Amino acid sequence: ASAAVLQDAEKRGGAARGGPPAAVEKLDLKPPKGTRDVFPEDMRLRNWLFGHWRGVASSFGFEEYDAPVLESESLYTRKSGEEVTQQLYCFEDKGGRRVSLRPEMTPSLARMVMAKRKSLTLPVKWFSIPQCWRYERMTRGRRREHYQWNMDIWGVSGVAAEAELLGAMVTFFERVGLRAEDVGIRVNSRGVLTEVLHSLGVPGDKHTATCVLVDKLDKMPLEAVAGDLAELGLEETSVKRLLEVMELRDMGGVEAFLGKESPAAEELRKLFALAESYGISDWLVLDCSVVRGLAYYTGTVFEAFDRRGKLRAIAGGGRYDALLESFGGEALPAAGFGFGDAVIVELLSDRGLLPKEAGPGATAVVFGWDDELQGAATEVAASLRREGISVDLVLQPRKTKANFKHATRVGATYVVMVAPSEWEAGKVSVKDLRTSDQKELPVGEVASHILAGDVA
Ligand SMILES: CC(=O)Nc1cnc2ccccc2c1
Repeated sequence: ASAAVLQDAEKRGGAARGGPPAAVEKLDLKPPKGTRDVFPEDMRLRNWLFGHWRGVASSFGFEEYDAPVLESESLYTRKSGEEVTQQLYCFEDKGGRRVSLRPEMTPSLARMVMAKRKSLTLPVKWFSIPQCWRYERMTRGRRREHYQWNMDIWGVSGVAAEAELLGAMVTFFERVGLRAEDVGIRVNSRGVLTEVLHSLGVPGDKHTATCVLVDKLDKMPLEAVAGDLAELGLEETSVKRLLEVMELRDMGGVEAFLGKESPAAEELRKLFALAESYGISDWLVLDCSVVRGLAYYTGTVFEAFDRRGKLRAIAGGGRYDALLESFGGEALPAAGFGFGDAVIVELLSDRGLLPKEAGPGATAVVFGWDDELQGAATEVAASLRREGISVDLVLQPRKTKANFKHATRVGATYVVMVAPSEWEAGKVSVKDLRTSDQKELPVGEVASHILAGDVA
């Protein structure tokens, strides 16, 4: 906008000097590909969403943190074929360093935990709402950035951490008016897959890659993945066995398949028992086809979905106990989830649950009758603002009707008018738009009048 203003001034300036307006190339007004401007009405929706995310995080005792959007590329070069690391928004900076806009927050969090490891009191329960980036060929016109609510617990090896995270996620859904009929959370453990792969003789170092491939099965046909699975040493029979275990939808099936003493079955039993204590069982669905696409998950995994099956995953998370070791640090158990700002807004919109009215604007609109009274109007506005009253001060004279229209449009409660004769007597006129009451008051009494008017 500033460039447009300059351009305009240049033109006008040019004309004023009598010369032809300089021919200025018109600025492209669109933001960079895959990004979007957030105008005030969109910002109100974003603040509403983030406000709920923050509210839930603090009601669960999580502390907020942040990290630079720019990180060393080495945080993300995991070579596990994950989509999120194949679409890095990376480049070489002027110092010749390989850097990347972060595609996710967890690696930055791991770096911070490693940096502060000695001084941290565990467990650490931290949250953040970072903007994350990806560089996609714009063939699909999808967004290259989104905001993602991250909630993580470090230093808790039991599934109580996952139960707490699921409890927080459900609390958010309930606060925005969603019910268990609208949204479910599929829960599984990579331990199920690991135990099956183990029984099939697949070496442990192939399990992560197998999970990343298996995660693709719900996005593409088996044929597209079978080749890669075969490359990992999984023959026909093994793949068939994998597909069978992925069909399991209840604990009975899991125990029958893996045996009652299976560690994976044990941790899922514990998680569902704790979920009962949170009162969130109706939201959870055991689904052994869920592995999630991030390589670093090591145990439980979960993803929230809309039960009408129309949208992509709403949120996802799981346990990632080996992440610090993969960065050369000491092991520390961790679990967390990421919750993007796009799918949830689509879902809330589909369900008619987006917030309607704009939040209240300024409490009072203040204006002077004419230019001579601009100083007076400013004094009145400043005195009200000092009392903590939000004031929209009209900055250039316009018709009184227009000022009242503006006040109604921005949802103001009061209009304060500074007119010549009243100002002579040290008074202003105050109109309450809720009742149409209009009264003249000494300037010094306006603030208490407004504050007493139990303004929203
Ligand atoms: C639906 C949507 O906007 N997804 C999205 C958008 N931008 C991203 C950027 C980085 C990583 C994941 C991303 C995912």
